[in-house]
Amino acid sequence: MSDTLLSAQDVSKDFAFGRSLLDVVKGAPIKAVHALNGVSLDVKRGETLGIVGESGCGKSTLARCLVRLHDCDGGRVVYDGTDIATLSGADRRAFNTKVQMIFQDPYSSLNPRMTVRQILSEALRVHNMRPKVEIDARIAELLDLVRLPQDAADRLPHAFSGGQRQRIGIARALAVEPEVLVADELVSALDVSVQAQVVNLLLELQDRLSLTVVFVAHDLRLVRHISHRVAVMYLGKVVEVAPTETLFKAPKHPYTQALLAAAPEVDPTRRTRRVAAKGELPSPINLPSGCLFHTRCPHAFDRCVSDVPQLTPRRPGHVAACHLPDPELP
Ligand SMILES: Nc1ncnc2c1ncn2[C@@H]1O[C@H](COP(=O)(O)OP(=O)(O)OP(=O)(O)O)[C@@H](O)[C@H]1O
Repeated sequence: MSDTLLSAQDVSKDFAFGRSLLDVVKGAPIKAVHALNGVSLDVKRGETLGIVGESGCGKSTLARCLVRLHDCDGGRVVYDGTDIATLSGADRRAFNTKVQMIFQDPYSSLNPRMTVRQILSEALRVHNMRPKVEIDARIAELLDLVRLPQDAADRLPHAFSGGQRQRIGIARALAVEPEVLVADELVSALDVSVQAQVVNLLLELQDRLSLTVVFVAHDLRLVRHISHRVAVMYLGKVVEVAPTETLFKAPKHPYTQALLAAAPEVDPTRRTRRVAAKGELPSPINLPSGCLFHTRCPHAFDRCVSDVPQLTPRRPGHVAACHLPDPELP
């Protein structure tokens, strides 16, 4: 059995945007936001993989490609050895149960007119998870799993706080017995005091149910707390992947170093000369040549402008896409 359960292989995704009538008449080329530009990433069985990066770097788009809410324009997503774009019928439905997404907004992701029992039993019925007579018992089990009281079953979503709604969302995802949870900004809409409770619940469930978790977030402290490994994205590309503590203590890519420097509370080396990235994030419509980070990199040299760096090993389990042999600052 392969160590890798889910992988993105050179995945690209563009979003075309509207052309005016004049553009059409003039035959102007279709413009597109290049949201993902050749993302390669392995998610290992049973791990929690954190994905971080500045706003707009493609984290959510990648998450959606991993669960096939978006189809990729290039490359492929492979689940348990199969290209998910080739799945149809029963295989596609099986994939939809095995890889579940939990959304950011606990307020809009639950139908306000359905009780928790209806929400959970719908998930169980749609995927034929349990015979009718077992549904109530399974709902009781799911509420226990996410630490909600049993009387929650007959209440509507508005009766719950944000954190409790996110627990209902987790229970709904677990109803279909997934192997992988893709959590996109799971707690960023919640109060800070509640965030830790929901993240700790996810940690506990991951361990108890041997789940594989992809945890997309901009909060580096949370990602450090929950992840076994972390992938860093910049302008629709993965630029570095490493075991969590290695990444936070000895980042190799200048972008990762800049990202940590900009969040001093998580940068243990903040007294060193690491500097936050200078300048504006380039437009994802007109991407820079070569290394996408060269326009902001303090170490860029000629090759960075012309050649695209590939992810190369730095230490065991640690890869970075940078032309410098060891880009760590002195
Ligand atoms: N449906 C869409 N149509 C057009 N552009 C989109 C769409 N979804 C995402 N984009 C664009 O793709 C790029 C990547 O967006 P994405 O939401 O994946 O980034 P992100 O890293 O998750 O950002 P954030 O942290 O702000 O959620 C952005 O430039 C965004 O504007």
